[in-house]
Amino acid sequence: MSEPRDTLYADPLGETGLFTFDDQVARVFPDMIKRSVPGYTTIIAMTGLLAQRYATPGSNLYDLGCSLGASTLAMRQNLREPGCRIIGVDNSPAMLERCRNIVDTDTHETAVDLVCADLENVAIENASVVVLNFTLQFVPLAIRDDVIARIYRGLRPGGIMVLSEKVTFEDPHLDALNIDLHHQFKRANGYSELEVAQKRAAIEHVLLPETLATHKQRMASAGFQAADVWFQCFNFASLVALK
Ligand SMILES: C[S@@+](CC[C@H](N)C(=O)[O-])C[C@H]1O[C@@H](n2cnc3c(N)ncnc32)[C@H](O)[C@@H]1O
Ligand SMILES: O=C(O)C(=O)C[C@]1(C(=O)O)C=C[C@@H](O)C=C1
Repeated sequence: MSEPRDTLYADPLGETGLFTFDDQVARVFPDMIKRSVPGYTTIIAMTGLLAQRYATPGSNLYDLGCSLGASTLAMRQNLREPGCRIIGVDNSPAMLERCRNIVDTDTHETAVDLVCADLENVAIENASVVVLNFTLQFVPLAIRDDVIARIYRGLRPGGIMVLSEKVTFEDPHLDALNIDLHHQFKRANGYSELEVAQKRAAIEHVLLPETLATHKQRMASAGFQAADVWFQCFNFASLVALK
């Protein structure tokens, strides 16, 4: 069965309103994210390979902001170590309810716990892998340092954090270029000018991107030994940080 198409911003909306992860968004999310985030499918698949490499027996793997469980399932389908547990966390009841149904249809054996909560309230412990794929960008700026520091403390030595984000660029020309290329990518995927513009207005004060330098600095301050970009396409990047 094909995925429902995202047409949420196709018609003129008097007031755009703020973007939220409600039932309407959850319903079309697989189509929305694939047509909106360059490299999304690759990032999810490679999250599975990173998890396979860094998971240790008896450890926890966290998928913070799990939405419909794409990263949870990529990890689960690639894990080889015994006694692991994947903990998917999302504060959107609409996402988590759908996520449960999707995970239930997967038969791989690693245990999966799905928790409907703010990630800032979930204890991170005994972790080998912590994934935030396009989630930190929605967390208030004031608490991001604390979130990353708590993840660091909850990781076993040798564990990793994978962080995928929309990013900004220090140079104004390169920033404008990458924003424009992203919009061109969306139009090439069938979104109209109006859809791109209305979505942009809806996420403007909700999705707060930072520079790669800010992310790396935060990871270093939290204690991570090393962190760098392993994937980037335009203004979307994924980093891996090593404890
Ligand atoms: C862009 S989606 C993530 C996509 C997902 N990781 C994937 O790769 O398919 C962002 C998700 O983060 C969730 N989220 C945002 N802020 C959160 C928070 N403070 N705590 C938990 N979940 C949060 C949203 O509900 C949403 O489902
Ligand atoms: O920047 C955009 O246009 C986006 O749609 C990006 C983005 C994201 O990065 O999470 C924003 C909201 C939706 O979750 C899907 C994609």
